[in-house]
Amino acid sequence: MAAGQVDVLRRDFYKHSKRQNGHYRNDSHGAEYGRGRDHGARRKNGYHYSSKTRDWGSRRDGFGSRIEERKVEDLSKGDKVAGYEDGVRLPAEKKRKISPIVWDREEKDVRVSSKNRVVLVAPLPSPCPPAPSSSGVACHDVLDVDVSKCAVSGVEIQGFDNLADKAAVEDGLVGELNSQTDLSSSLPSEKSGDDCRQENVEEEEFVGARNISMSRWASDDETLDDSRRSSPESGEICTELSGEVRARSSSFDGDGCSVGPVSGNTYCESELLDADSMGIDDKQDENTSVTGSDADSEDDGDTHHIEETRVPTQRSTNMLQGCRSVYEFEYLKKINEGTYGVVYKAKDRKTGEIVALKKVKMGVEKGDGFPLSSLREINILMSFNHPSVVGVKEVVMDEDDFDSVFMVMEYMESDLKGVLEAMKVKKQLYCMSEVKCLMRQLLEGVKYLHDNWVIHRDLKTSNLLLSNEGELKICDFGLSRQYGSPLKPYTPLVVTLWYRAPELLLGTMKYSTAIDMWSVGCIMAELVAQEALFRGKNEIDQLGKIFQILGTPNDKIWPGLTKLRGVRPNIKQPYNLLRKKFPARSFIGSPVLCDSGFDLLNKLLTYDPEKRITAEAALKHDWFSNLAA
Ligand SMILES: Nc1ncnc2c1ncn2[C@@H]1O[C@H](COP(=O)(O)OP(=O)(O)OP(=O)(O)O)[C@@H](O)[C@H]1O
Repeated sequence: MAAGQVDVLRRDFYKHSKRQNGHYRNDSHGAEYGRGRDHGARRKNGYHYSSKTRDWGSRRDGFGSRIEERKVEDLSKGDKVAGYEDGVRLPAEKKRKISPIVWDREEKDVRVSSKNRVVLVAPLPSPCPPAPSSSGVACHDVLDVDVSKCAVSGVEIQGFDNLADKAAVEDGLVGELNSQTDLSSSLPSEKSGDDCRQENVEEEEFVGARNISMSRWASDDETLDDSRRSSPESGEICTELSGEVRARSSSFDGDGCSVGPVSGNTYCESELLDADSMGIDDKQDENTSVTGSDADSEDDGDTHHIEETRVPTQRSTNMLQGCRSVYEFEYLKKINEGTYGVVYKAKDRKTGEIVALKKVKMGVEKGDGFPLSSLREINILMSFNHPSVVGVKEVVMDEDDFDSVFMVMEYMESDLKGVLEAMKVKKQLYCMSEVKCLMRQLLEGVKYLHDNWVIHRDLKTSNLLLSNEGELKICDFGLSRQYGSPLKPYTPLVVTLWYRAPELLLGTMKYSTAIDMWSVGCIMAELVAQEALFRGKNEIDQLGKIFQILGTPNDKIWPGLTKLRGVRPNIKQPYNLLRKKFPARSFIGSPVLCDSGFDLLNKLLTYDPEKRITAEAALKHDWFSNLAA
């Protein structure tokens, strides 16, 4: 640590958080409020469930609801947050890194069909495939897509003034997509090359729908450390990531997984692309239909009500072979329910460890398949290991019901949204050292993601988990994706509205890590002010709120702005009023920020994504070493 730098230790923060408010779980099933480390002190009268069907139930048993009504013994008494003993951080435990998800390379001409698409793939290559195409798309994996449902036609049109604008954007994609067209012409395909033009903007990375059947991620020393990794989109199929990373292929022998190294220290991009490789991308991208609007949301600008693409049941069944059973866990309580999964608190019957189980939300109909956002989330989280990123240990399932699949995560007592809400009710504010501690952890996590070529794309307070020790961990990687250099067009419909960067609101499709940094700026403002900074009701209102505080941008401060075609509000506000919102001093109780804190906030909330501060630079900002601030 640099001389003079403030040691904003998590333990220090813990003292503060205990003093202030403790943490709060924003679920309706028993707030765990201000418990400090003794968070399990409450003990309810109740009993365990040992009956399989009652315990975790299955869909046919009405999983969840009936169980909620029963009393369960809260075994959290004496729980220790993994990695801590009496407030002292223990050496990080090796994570089990065997994801059940792998793309079987043997099946040829696999046809994957989901509701809205048909995908054809050619035979898949050996673990480390040969040279890539110029576009970075592996020749062997070209797809065919139902153009009627593709995102370019279905989603990207929003925010465009007219069809000519839309066409212009599509034209911009031709270069990317033509390369696929060329490739696909040599492969079995039901569509002409022209059809590829209309493919989803995020599908240029599609490297095939592989049969999922075996463990994929495995590593003895899996830390993806801070060194900058090669871009997964750099056009090289096998990209060396790190000496520490071992990519392995596995062969499933029916009873379990046998794991063997693929290629020493190399990391195959074809594996790295995982769910993206399915070519079936985001929660709301490709072939999905947006069925809600921003205005629908009453809460924190949650916007996505998406019909999601899924891996057909047969495949999800295959990929889950070898998983442990969910009945090896004891149900404790429901924690929360997000759009894409219900999260439960549970106890590993074998080890006694308290964990969080996120149940993957399958389709409405039984057999609808496995959501690809969940595949992506599992693969990313199981390959990452960082104190500021929630750890996923394994995937378990109900062997009686292949539609009941759970991610086993480290358990965190609260999320930042809940804590902030609780503090607001109590009219409490975080003190500045707490804000710094949280911001540092957040930035460390974001830097780690960006160093490893992942954009989270949905950073917001409810996706930041907190432990009672003051640890912060980023969760919910369902929207995240790998990016590369040069940038490729992606959907602009990402990031919950209130945290969404202006370039996304203006419809840019070539964005990068800067979108996460904007979200970090919004979160920093919220930590200081205790309420979200820009609380728009829909996209145009969101932009309006931003313009009102930061001033209406122009080409001078944001070169290239006028090329963005999104609809913008008719607000001419020439001044940046952010300092008024966060003065250095206040007699009327406004949230205050010292000069260096304000400088960092301003750099995070910079309009031009090129000039917006990076996570790495933010971590070096004076604010973190300024004792007085
Ligand atoms: N590991 C965990 N430990 C404790 N609580 C968790 C954990 N993971 C998630 N939660 C709780 O569950 C909530 C929903 O989780 P998550 O965001 O992963 O689900 P989601 O369905 O993807 O949500 P969203 O609607 O934001 O997309 C979180 O806001 C948090 O309160």
